[in-house]
Amino acid sequence: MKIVADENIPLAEAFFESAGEVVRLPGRNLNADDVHDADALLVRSVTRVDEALLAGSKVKFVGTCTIGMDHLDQAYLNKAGITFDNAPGCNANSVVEYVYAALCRLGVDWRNRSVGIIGCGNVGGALYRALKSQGVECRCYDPLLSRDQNPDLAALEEVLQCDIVSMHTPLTTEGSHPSRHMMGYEQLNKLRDGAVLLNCGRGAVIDNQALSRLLDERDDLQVVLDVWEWEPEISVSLLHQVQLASPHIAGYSYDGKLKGTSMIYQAFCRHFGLNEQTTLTDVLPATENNRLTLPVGDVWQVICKLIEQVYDIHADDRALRDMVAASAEPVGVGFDRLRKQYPVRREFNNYIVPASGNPAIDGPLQALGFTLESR
Ligand SMILES: NC(=O)C1=CN([C@@H]2O[C@H](COP(=O)(O)OP(=O)(O)OC[C@H]3O[C@@H](n4cnc5c(N)ncnc54)[C@H](O)[C@@H]3O)[C@@H](O)[C@H]2O)C=CC1
Ligand SMILES: O=C(O)C(=O)[C@H](O)COP(=O)(O)O
Repeated sequence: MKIVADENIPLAEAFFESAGEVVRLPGRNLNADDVHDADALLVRSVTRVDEALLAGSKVKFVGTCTIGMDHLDQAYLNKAGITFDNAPGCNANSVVEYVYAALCRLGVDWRNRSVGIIGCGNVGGALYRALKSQGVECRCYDPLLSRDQNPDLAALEEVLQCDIVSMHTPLTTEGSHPSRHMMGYEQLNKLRDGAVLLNCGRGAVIDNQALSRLLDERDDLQVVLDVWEWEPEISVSLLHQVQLASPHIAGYSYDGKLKGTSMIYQAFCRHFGLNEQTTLTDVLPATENNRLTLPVGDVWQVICKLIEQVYDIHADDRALRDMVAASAEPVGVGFDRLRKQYPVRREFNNYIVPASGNPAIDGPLQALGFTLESR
C-alpha cells in the first residue's frame, strides 16, 4: 500500500510504516501527480483536498491529522466514495493553554473578568469547563447547541459585551449559521471598551480588513490573532495592529499533534481492516525538565510564571514579527517555515509542580492542568 503523507505530520512512519510505504511531501504543494497511485492520503490543514487533487487517483482513504476540516471538499469525497476522517479534539487542550498564555502575557487575569466564548465545541467547550471550574463568569454563543448542553448560552450581542471574547468556530460558508466573516465591522465594534479579542479558530471567521479598520479607529482593544485570513499570506499591517500574533500554532503542542496522528492511524486501520500496531503511549516521549519549582508571588503571579516557563507565547509573537521585519523571505514562506520548525511544546499536565499546601494556589494550578506533587 502507498501512503502519501504531509511532511509535517509527526511520527507518521512510526504509525503507518507497518501498513505500507510512507511517502512524505510538502502539504501546501501536493498535486494530482503526487497522489495518483496512492491508496491513502494523510494531510494537515494546508492541503486542499478536492476533485482537482483526487479525480482519477486510487485514493480510498483521506485522513486529516487536525480538528478543522474546511480544507476537505466533503461533498466531493462523499460523491466519490472516498472515506475521510479528522481528529476531533486532538489539540483542544493545546488551544486552551494558548489562551491562558496569551492572557498572562497581556496581564489580563481571567479569574476576575467575564469571558465570552464563540463556538463551544471541543475547544470552546474545554475552555468553558476549565474557566467555570475556576469560578469565571462565562457567556457562550453557539447557535447549534441547546441550553441542556451549555447553560450559559447567550445571544452574540451579549457575548460581545464580555471583557474577554475568545473565538473557536470552524470556518463554514454554508448551513444555517455560516461562520465566514461572522465578525464584521458591525459586530467587532460592539466589543466593550478595553475588551480582549482572541481568534484561535480560523482566520476568515473575522473579516480581517474590517478588524484593521476598527483598530485604526479604536485603541482600547487588545487583539490576539493565531489565525489569519489569507494564510499564509497574512496582512502585515494587521500584524502591527494586534497585541499578540502567532503563525497558527495554538494547537501545536507536541501532545496534540501526536494525538492527531494517532487518531488518524486508528481511523485508517478501521477503514482498511488492520490491527493497530502502534499506540500513542508507545511513541509519546517523556517531557524534558518537567519538574518545576513553585515560583514566589501571589496566585496570579505564580500561575503566569509557571505558564511562561512551559510555554513562552511571547517567543512565538517575536518570531513572527522578526520574520516579517527581516524581509529575508516572502511573508507566506516565512509563515510556513515558522510552523514547520515549531519547537516541541508540551502540555501543562506533563509538568510536575510541588503542592504549596495552600488551596488558594494549588486549586487554580490543578484547574489549569499542572500535575501537583504532595510534599
Ligand atoms: N488555531 C489552531 O491551531 C486550531 C484551530 N482550530 C479550529 O477551531 C475550530 C473549532 O474546533 P472544535 O471546537 O474542536 O470544533 P467542534 O466542531 O468540536 O466545535 C465547533 C463549535 O462551533 C460551533 N459553531 C459552528 N458554527 C458556528 C457559528 N456560526 N457561530 C458560533 N458557533 C458556531 C459548533 O456548533 C460547535 O459547537 C476547528 O474547526 C478549527 O478550525 C482547531 C484546533 C487548533
Ligand atoms: O487542528 C486544527 O484544526 C488546526 O488548526 C491545526 O493545528 C493546524 O495545523 P496544520 O494542519 O496547519 O499544521
